[in-house]
Amino acid sequence: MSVLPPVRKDRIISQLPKCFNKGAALNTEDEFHGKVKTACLQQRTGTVGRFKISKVIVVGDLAVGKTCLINRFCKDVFDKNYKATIGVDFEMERFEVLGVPFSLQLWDTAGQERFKCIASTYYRGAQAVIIVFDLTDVASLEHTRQWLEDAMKENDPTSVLLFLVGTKKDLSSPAQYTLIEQDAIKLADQMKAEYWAVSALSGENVREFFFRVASLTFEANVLAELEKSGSRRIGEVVRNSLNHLILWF
Ligand SMILES: Nc1nc2c(ncn2[C@@H]2O[C@H](COP(=O)(O)OP(=O)(O)OP(=O)(O)O)[C@@H](O)[C@H]2O)c(=O)[nH]1
Ligand SMILES: [Mg+2]
Repeated sequence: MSVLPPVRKDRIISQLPKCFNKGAALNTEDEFHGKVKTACLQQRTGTVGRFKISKVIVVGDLAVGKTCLINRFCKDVFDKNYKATIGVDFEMERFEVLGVPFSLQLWDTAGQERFKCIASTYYRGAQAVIIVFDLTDVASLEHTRQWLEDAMKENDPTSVLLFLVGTKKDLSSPAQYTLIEQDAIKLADQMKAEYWAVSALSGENVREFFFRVASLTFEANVLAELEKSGSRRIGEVVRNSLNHLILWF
């Protein structure tokens, strides 16, 4: 039997991390939802699914920096040479949120047109979508609408959390940054996405961003489970995700 090692000390989240910009945030609360905190304290979240995991897809134009962003967070490395992702890559990152083990399945998709067809077959069932653009390339920001539309064809827009992330912050001058940020915030607001600006090269905001993704998907995941379990009655027979009949008590 294989036993997972404990979650890394720098992946433990006990407070809701702050948003990047209050003008384009999924929420501006200071703390986790009260119901979520209580459930985690009582470890009630385990009643529905003990092993919590959320699927996150990362999309955006070619060479905007999707792979570098993931690699900076998961492996703390940066490669200045461009190696196109072919189809999709996958990383699993384990956290502990409010004392509960939680994993993010990060799907790094290809931005190149010729691989889009393969990559899009992995879009389904995402709890969060990270749409990436390059802060030094306005066209890549304009294309984010199309990436969103494609990702949403395979997902339920009412339950997916959206993040709009500008990369390569180290390369943009303050004047260039201010200009593109205005447009990005406007767009994030229209998409109902949370806006972030990061640099995989320097690491600026990378950890903060992924902690925010982990925290908000965890919170949404627990709230959905509480809602489901609350609407069930004792003795009720339900189907679980594997389509097995189970007795609810
Ligand atoms: N200066 C700087 N360069 C970056 C940053 N992030 C990525 N790059 C560079 O941009 C290029 C493309 O990065 P990738 O992460 O491979 O881009 P991608 O979005 O995964 O590209 P596809 O897999 O083709 O879709 C590489 O040469 C990286 O070194 C950053 O934050 N700063
Ligand atoms: Mg890539």
